[in-house]
Amino acid sequence: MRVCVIGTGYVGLVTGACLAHIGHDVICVDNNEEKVKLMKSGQSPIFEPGLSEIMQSAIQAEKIHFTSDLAAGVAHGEVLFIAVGTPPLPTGESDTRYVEAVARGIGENLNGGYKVIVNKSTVPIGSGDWVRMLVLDGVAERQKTLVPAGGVASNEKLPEFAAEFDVISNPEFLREGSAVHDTFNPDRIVLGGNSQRAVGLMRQLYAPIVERKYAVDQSLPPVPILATDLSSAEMIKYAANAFLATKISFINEVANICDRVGADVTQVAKGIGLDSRIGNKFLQAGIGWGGSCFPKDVSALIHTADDYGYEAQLLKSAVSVNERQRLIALEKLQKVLKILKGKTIGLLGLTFKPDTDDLRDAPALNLIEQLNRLGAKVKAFDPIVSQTGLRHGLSGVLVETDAERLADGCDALVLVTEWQQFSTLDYVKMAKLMAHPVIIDGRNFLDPEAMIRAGFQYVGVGR
Ligand SMILES: NC(=O)C1=CN([C@@H]2O[C@H](COP(=O)(O)OP(=O)(O)OC[C@H]3O[C@@H](n4cnc5c(N)ncnc54)[C@H](O)[C@@H]3O)[C@@H](O)[C@H]2O)C=CC1
Ligand SMILES: O=C(O)[C@H]1O[C@H](OP(=O)(O)OP(=O)(O)OC[C@H]2O[C@@H](n3ccc(=O)[nH]c3=O)[C@H](O)[C@@H]2O)[C@H](O)[C@@H](O)[C@@H]1O
Repeated sequence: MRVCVIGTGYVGLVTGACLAHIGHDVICVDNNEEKVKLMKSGQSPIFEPGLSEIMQSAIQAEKIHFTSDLAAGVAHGEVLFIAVGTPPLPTGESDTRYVEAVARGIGENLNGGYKVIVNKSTVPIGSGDWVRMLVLDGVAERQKTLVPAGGVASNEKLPEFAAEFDVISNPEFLREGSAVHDTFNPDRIVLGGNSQRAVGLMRQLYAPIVERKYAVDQSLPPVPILATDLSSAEMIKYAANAFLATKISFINEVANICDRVGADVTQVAKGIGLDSRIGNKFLQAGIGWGGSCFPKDVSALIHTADDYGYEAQLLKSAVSVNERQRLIALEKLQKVLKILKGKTIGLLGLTFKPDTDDLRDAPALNLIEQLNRLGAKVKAFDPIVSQTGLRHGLSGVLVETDAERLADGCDALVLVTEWQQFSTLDYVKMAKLMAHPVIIDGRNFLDPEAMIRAGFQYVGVGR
């Protein structure tokens, strides 16, 4: 099928490349010319495991093209994905101005032939109908430009162009760091909307994925497709993220109690996770959740509830537990080192999770700010950011090129991100290079006994 994906970030580019990989003809549109240039040359502007490979093979097979020309993308696609960002406003609401611009732009460029407009961006509940209205506004704007100078005589007809389309909500559940894998191995596909025709086309689009043709385990039953109304699909996205974020806040609260009573939260998580009603995933206690979605989506849902006169108390608590948790490493450093002024603290990892280059709302950023405020010097090593540091505009932190340089002269290390390579560092050597061999394991990632044997004073979260 002919597909146009508008917005080539973590969601748009992965969606476009994966759809091209399974045989669709894809045009990816982005208004960032530099990104488009980079992608045309076969390079991914983001770090996501497996993405460059499928991008390059799709480029070679001429299944994917990149452009900044929205009109060309709209003309090409039978299915038009909106995958632009919806970042948080200071009030907690989503900033939907990019979706708005794209929806109007689609309307202004509709060129005849039926189109399915797919909201893949995470958008406030009710946005499906709003997008429809904006597309129609765009169509009306375009109609105005078709009126010849001097107006149209009453017996003359305006030039016609079709604007036959439906809007579908197709929320995205991929995780950064495993986005390509998640796209080919989804737990479910949600399609919200009341047009059978549009839902039918979306089923056709996703058929190879539904049939597990690109799955790690091809013997699994087909991926369930849940067809709902628009608002329910939009709510499913927010509810899923809010539930997962709350689950992490829950285990972090338990970890804080474990710290006080001398229990081990990793054992507790195992013990409760074996109950199939609870499940063992998303029970890793640590320094809190971050990233571009959990914080913004939970805030947006609280805001929506507020708009409708309902106080989302549980969600508010999940957020406040998380805000406190994101400073737990600081508390632990103060407990061990007492005064932080004049001390050097080394951060192992900066990104909000491993296998991504994304620093949006990363717990490391709070930590850097607070350590700077308390007069500590902050250094960091991150496998990706150390290579691309300048691009991220980090301030208040000296980014080192390897873990041993990082350890040199530090009064303590904090493991912020559980990059796999941090499990095999030469901790004996690192301990010797440090002024005080203290490690705060913010992700309970390391083996406490091995760290003690390496010469460290080890402090975990709730263990
Ligand atoms: N990052 C993630 O893991 C997930 C994100 N989402 C949602 O998907 C949406 C996109 O998120 P990301 O991919 O992270 O965003 P992103 O910020 O990485 O990418 C957005 C892209 O849209 C482009 N853009 C903005 N305005 C445009 C316009 N008028 N025309 C063409 N391109 C335009 C930007 O240049 C950028 O490349 C958000 O609503 C987010 O909440 C949903 C699931 C997972
Ligand atoms: O809407 C989105 O953007 C996406 O948000 C999350 O994906 P992502 O933010 O990429 O990464 P996660 O693996 O969910 O981790 C989010 C945060 O929670 C933290 N986390 C995760 C799991 C856990 O057990 N403990 C924990 O502290 C991570 O360190 C990270 O800071 C969801 O998992 C995706 O389903 C969703 O599509």
